[in-house]
Amino acid sequence: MIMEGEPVNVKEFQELARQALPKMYYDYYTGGAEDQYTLKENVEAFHRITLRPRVLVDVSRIDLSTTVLGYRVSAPIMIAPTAMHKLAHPEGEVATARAAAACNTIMLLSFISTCTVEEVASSCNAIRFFQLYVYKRRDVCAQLVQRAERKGYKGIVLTVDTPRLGRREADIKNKMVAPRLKNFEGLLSTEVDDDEGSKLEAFAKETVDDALSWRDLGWLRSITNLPILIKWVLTREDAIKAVEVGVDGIIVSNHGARQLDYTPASISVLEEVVPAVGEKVPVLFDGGVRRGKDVFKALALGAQAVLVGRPVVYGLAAKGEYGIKRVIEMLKDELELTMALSGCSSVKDITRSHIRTERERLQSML
Ligand SMILES: Cc1cc2nc3c(=O)[nH]c(=O)nc-3n(C[C@H](O)[C@H](O)[C@H](O)COP(=O)(O)O)c2cc1C
Ligand SMILES: CCCCC(=O)C(=O)O
Repeated sequence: MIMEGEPVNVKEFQELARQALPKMYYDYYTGGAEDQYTLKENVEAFHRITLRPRVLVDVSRIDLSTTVLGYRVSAPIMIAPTAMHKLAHPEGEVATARAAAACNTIMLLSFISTCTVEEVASSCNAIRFFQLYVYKRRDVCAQLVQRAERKGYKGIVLTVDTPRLGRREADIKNKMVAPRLKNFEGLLSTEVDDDEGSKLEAFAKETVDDALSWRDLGWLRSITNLPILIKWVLTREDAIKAVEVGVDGIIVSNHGARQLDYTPASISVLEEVVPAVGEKVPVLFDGGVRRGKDVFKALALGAQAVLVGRPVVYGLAAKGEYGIKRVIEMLKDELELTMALSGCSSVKDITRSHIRTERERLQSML
């Protein structure tokens, strides 16, 4: 039963989060880079993909479960790495991990988390991957990766889209605060004395290694035995390189449109990247997922699972761990219904021929 005032879909959590959060934090979570063209496109491109359902298929039992890098999840919906959850809720990433465990899915913990790697690990038995930014201080990164490995994280997600932080104009106006990051205590100062604009941008400039290159994948391999996924692959050229250097998975992502504005909508990139990767490594996807139907569309385009960014943060801000659980459950319920009405009783039944993209629309006009 839906209580009065309870959201009925994931999108409604955004307004609840706006009411719950100080403007500076809400603007940080919600914003994109510059004109926010890509931010709008990430969501709108899903609206241009329509469905090609099949009928008279037995859908009395629907199985949403799948595996990601060998780990069983209840649905192909995972939690994207997003920074600083304590700005959204006092329990921070611990609440997020507990929600992931309750929903039987995988949480990707941000490198820029406000709870430590260890606090998150000991809070519950969620399957966790650790997201990494490579800092100039490689020794600090190596320590963090090794701490994560020791604490049972199952994979390293290397985010490669941030040699500099994207220009987020609301954060500049708000003079967005620099994070207090417990993970780095005793290792690295997170103080910045830039009073001009976004302190987060200044912090990134000070810390992130903008000389990082493909060669450094070898360094990462040398410090961990965990599988390595690369996050932000937007072209077939980079997809091929990533496979060549031996990554274990690819995440098609434009960082929720917060880095380079005017990259195409993330969902439209799958049609380019998936054929280039073939079956060599799994392709995951994020950007603009707000409905179970979006998950269905990403799977039809060859993604193995999707990650959800902002809706999870909005759920956390609005209602803590329960809010995140509701966000994931709503997406799962919508995916289940979409599958039933499309004639797919398991996720492997969802194929390219279950959707119609711009490509077919244009072909049909020729
Ligand atoms: C507030 C916020 C913080 C983020 N922080 C990180 C981060 O620390 N590391 C990272 O790899 N990606 C980060 N991302 C990008 C997300 O992992 C993901 O790519 C994006 O949010 C997906 O788009 P969506 O928000 O439309 O679901 C962040 C995104 C948001 C919205
Ligand atoms: C250096 C902070 C990066 C956090 C992040 O990835 C984001 O805000 O999108």
